[in-house]
Amino acid sequence: MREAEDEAGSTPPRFDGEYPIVIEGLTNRFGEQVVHEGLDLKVRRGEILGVVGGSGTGKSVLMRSIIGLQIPAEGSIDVLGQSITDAEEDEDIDIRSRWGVLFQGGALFSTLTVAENVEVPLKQFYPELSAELRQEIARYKVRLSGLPEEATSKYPSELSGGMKKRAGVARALALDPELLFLDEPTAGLDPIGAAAFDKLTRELTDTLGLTVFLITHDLDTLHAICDRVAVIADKKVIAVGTIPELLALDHPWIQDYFNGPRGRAAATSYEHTDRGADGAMDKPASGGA
Ligand SMILES: Nc1ncnc2c1ncn2[C@@H]1O[C@H](COP(=O)(O)OP(=O)(O)OP(=O)(O)O)[C@@H](O)[C@H]1O
Repeated sequence: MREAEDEAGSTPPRFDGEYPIVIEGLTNRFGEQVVHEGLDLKVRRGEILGVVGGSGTGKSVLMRSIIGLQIPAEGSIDVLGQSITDAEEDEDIDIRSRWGVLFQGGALFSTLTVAENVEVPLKQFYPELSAELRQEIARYKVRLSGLPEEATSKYPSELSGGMKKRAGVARALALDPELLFLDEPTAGLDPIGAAAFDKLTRELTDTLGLTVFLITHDLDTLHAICDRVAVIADKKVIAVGTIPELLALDHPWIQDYFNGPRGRAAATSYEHTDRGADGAMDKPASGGA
């Protein structure tokens, strides 16, 4: 968004450290319920980190903590070298423009067109931008997300599930973020749509130099595009690594998940083809980013 930067003034330099997200000793509670206790996690720059765990283990709460929507009871979270847990309001606003989020279900404004949805963060963070330039940036982001030009003027109700997700991605990319958070992006998509979405995620990550925090239950997604996978269980991240590294551990949940019938089926399809589920994309050569 170089034009936007020229109109809106300077933006902070891109983060060049090894870990854009560092979480230490995180504890989250809701009343008596302890969701996380002493959770640690480091996300590497440039990787797609898959985040898995049983239902209710706190994957979404973890994501909400990282983006400052959930104030933890204890622990520290640094994002792009800045503390989220100690952030002053001004810093908080500044850093929010450096990530994009695709919430479960897309969370598009139903009364706005796709392009207008993409314009929302642009208006919020770059109010001085001319309407013409804002619209041009929005059109570009919509196309970048793999939607046709005609989609810009459509309302969310006129889109298929897969198109809604792409519109959500276009909005998440509006501000040229360094980090992208995806909460179950392929849920509800048919296998072909899910594979196409995976391909989009990998391509955007590599071309735009993103770091991606991806919550998923989708074993195909983990095999096709994730560089590493973090497993949440027992209120902590119990393991982080490539799928072969995780398979070498004998934790019962990890074994059930990756070595159960569905896990083996997903693994076999990638072993045999060495390509993504839509047959169009190579699997990352090495899991460790
Ligand atoms: N705002 C809240 N108030 C009270 N409890 C909450 C709140 N948000 C989450 N929880 C609880 O925290 C726990 C973890 O929720 P979370 O949505 O993070 O799970 P998850 O791992 O993402 O689950 P799923 O895979 O089913 O989406 C759940 O027991 C949930 O009920």
